[in-house]
Amino acid sequence: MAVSYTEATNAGTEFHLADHNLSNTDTSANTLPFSTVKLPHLIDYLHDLQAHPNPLEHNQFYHPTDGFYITESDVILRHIVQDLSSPLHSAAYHRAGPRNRVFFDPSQTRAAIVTCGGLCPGMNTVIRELVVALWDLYGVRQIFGIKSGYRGFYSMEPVELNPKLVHNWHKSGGTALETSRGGFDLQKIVDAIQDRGFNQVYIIGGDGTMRGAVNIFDEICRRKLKISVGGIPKTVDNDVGIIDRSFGFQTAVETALQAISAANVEAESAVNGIGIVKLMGRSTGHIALHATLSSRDVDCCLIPETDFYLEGKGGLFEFLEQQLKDTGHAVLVVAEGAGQNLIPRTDAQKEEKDESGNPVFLDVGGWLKSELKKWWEREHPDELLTVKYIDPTYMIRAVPANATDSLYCTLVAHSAIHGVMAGYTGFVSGPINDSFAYIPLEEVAQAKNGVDVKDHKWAWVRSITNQPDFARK
Ligand SMILES: Nc1ncnc2c1ncn2[C@@H]1O[C@H](COP(=O)(O)OP(=O)(O)OP(=O)(O)O)[C@@H](O)[C@H]1O
Ligand SMILES: O=P(O)(O)OC[C@H]1O[C@](O)(CO)[C@@H](O)[C@@H]1O
Ligand SMILES: [Mg+2]
Repeated sequence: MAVSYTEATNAGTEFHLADHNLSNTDTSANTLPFSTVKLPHLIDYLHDLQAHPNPLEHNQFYHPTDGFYITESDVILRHIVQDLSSPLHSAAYHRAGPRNRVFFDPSQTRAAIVTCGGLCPGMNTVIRELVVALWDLYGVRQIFGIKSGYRGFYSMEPVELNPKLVHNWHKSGGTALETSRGGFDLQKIVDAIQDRGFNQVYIIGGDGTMRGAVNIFDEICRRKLKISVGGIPKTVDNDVGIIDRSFGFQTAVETALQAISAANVEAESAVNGIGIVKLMGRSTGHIALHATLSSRDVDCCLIPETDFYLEGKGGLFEFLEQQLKDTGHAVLVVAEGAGQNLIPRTDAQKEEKDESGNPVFLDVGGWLKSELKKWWEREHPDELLTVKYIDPTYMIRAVPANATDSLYCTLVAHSAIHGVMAGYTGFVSGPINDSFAYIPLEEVAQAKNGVDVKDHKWAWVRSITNQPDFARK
C-alpha cells in the first residue's frame, strides 16, 4: 500500500541534529557543530510522489530489526580529526543504506547501468553487484547495460542484464559493458533515457563522468522526470575528492608493486643499474606515492604535484649518481603526469587532447631514460650504466579487484541502489571515513583530490627515499 510522502520520510529537507535530541558538545549554543549536506530527492520537484514500504521487509534473506533502516538523522562526519582548541565543525553526509520507505515500485523500475572513462579494477564487480542486488534485494527485473559509455545511450541498443548473465563478471578486469571517452551529447542522452523508459540510471566513472552526470541530473530535473541518477566514483588515479578512495585503487597499487620489484631486481643485477617505473596518475601521484611507501625499494618518487629538474646541484641526476656510488643501483618511480612541463614538445603536441578533452601526455619514463643516458655518457664516458624502463601502465588497471576492493565494490553498489530506491537522486555513494555515505554529485564533480606535498605522507616518502626536494639551487 502506498503511503504519502510526509508519513514516510523527511528526505530532501535540511536536517539539524540539534532538533533531534542528540548529544551536543556545544551546550551553550545548543546546536551541533555539524551542518548536514542536503541531498537532492525526487520529491524536490515531484511533490505528489508516493512512497511504498521497502520490499526488503518481505525479503526472505532479511529480517529488518531496530536500526536496520537508516533514518534521516544518521550521518557520517567528514572531518573526524578535530582540534579541540578551536570551534568544532564538519560537514555531515547522510549515511548510505536502506530506508524504510522507497519511491520505486520494483515492477515498474527500469534501471540502466553505464561505465565511462578509463578502466579501473572492480568495474565488472560493481556492475555485477548492481544487477544482482537490484534483482535479489528489491525484485527489479528490468535491468539494462548501456554499451560503450555515454555515447551508448543514444547510439546502441541496451543489453538486458540478469544475475545469470553477470554471474562470473567479477572475475575479469575491465568492463563487460565496454567504455569510451567523449561522445557526451546531453540532449541525446536524456532523450534516450526518457524514450527507453529508464527511471534509474547508475553511472560509473571518474571526475569527467561525474561532471557529465551532473548535467544529466540537471536536465532530468528541468524536465521534471521521475528518474533517479546515482553516481559511483571510479578512478584508478584516485583523483576524485571527498571519498576516502576509489574502488580499485588498492588493487592498482598492489599490482604496481610487481613492476617496482622487477625494476629493483633488474637494477640490482646490473652494473650501475637504474630501474625506472612509470605509473598511472594524470594529475595526481597517489598510485606512485602509495606504491613507494609500500615497496621500500624506491629511491625516488616523482609526482605531478611537485616540480623537479634533471641536472645541476640538487637535481635528479646528481641524486641518482650518488645512489649508484653508495649502493650500485637505484629505482625511480614516476607518475605519468610528472615533469610534463620539462619534456620538449611540438605545437601540435601541446594542443593534443583525447576524446574527452583531457591533455595527452608524452612518455615521461622514456624521456627520463634517454636524458639520463645522454647525461651519463657526457659525465662518465668510461663507465657502464644500465637503465631498464618498465611501463606497466595498463597492466595495473586491467586486472580484477583484489579482496578488499571487491568488498568495496559490493558495498558501493548496494549503497547506490538503496539511495536510488529511496528516491534520492543526483548523488554519489562512497566511503567517508570508512562508512558509506551519500554525497551530492555536484560536490563530487568539483572536488579534486591531489597529493598534499606539505603533509606527513609526502614527508614520509621523502624520508624513506632521501630524495631531494628539488627546491631550486
Ligand atoms: N565537463 C564535462 N561535462 C560533460 N561530460 C563530460 C565532462 N567531462 C567529461 N565528460 C564525459 O565523461 C566521460 C568520461 O570522461 P573522461 O574521459 O574524462 O574520464 P573520467 O570519467 O574522468 O575517468 P578517468 O579519468 O578515471 O578515466 C566522457 O564521455 C566525457 O565526454
Ligand atoms: O585509457 P586512456 O585513454 O589511454 O587513458 C589513460 C588515462 O586514464 C587513466 O587511467 C585514468 O584517468 C589515467 O591514469 C591515464 O592517464
Ligand atoms: Mg578523469
